[in-house]
Amino acid sequence: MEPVLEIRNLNVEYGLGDKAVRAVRDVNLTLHRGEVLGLAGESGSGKSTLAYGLTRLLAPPGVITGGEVVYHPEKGDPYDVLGLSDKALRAFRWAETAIVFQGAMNSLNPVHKISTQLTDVLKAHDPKMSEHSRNARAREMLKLVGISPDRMDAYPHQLSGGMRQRVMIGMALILQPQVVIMDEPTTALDVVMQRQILGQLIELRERLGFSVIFITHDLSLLVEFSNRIAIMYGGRIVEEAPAATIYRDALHPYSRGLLSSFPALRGPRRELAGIPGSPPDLAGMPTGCSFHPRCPKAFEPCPTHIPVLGRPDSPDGAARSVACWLHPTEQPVG
Ligand SMILES: Nc1ncnc2c1ncn2[C@@H]1O[C@H](COP(=O)(O)OP(=O)(O)OP(=O)(O)O)[C@@H](O)[C@H]1O
Repeated sequence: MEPVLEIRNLNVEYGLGDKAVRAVRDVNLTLHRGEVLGLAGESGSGKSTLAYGLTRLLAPPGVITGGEVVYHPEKGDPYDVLGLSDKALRAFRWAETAIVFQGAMNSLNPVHKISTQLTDVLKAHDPKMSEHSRNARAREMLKLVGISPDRMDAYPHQLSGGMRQRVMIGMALILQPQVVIMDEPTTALDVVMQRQILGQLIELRERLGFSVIFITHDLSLLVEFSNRIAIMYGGRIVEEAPAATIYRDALHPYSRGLLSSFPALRGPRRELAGIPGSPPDLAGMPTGCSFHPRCPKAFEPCPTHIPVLGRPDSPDGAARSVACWLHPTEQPVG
């Protein structure tokens, strides 16, 4: 499969000097064209920091301290997003990569009509586009996300939470980006509405061909809507595999723990075992594998040596990677 975004050895820290904490550590991850890549992990594992880091939307004191984010445009040569000038970066965001933030539905401007907010995005990126074309595009976008274009002149407070969220998704898609990052896009909505909106997004992805990085606490949604899933712990990717493989046969004890914290989607009921202990403190990260103090399977190398993310020695090893001493690897990823 063709890559659209390649994250290589990405490191992000909050703060400077002695006080700095490393929130994203040596992350290597590839998003392929047209796929939905789910990011899972407990609160504080670095999912949002990774998403904002790769679009350079980190707020201070967040700083990218190393790595590359190679973007493959539809036409032309790949380039490193981290090396873009401010002007090029403004063009890149929205047009190439768009983000739907946590709680996005509350970020619509309450004093402007939906139509104005949608057409403003078009105006900012293509000042030459006629008003007629802008309005037509905004109506089309609303229709695509399941809102009647009659609602173009509504103000945000006149729409339900689900509709506001659809408007935000429409806004993210209006410039036809190749990559859409969804950070907890539907968390504030009820379960039925969440599934409906995500289902529709997946349908749109099939029609429009964009790729998605999908972040949510809800593992059942991730398994249902992602093609592949990457699991983060203490700022690192500890496992990455096709969603069905993670669900059926996760290799990392942390992934297994996460999966046992939510009810089985199908088949016999499983005990909700969860994971004992709490996520690591970034300021005082354990040595070796950062999961070892909580790991039921920890053994001799774990407290002292960091396992590298690599292809496991298994029949499906080429399609997955794991960072765990139970599955030592000769082929590091990245
Ligand atoms: N502005 C900040 N200043 C200092 N540390 C921060 C800041 N923002 C995040 N962090 C730290 O970085 C780590 C990663 O946070 P991040 O929000 O990326 O995790 P997450 O996995 O997305 O969590 P959640 O699911 O709760 O959003 C956390 O330990 C957090 O405390």
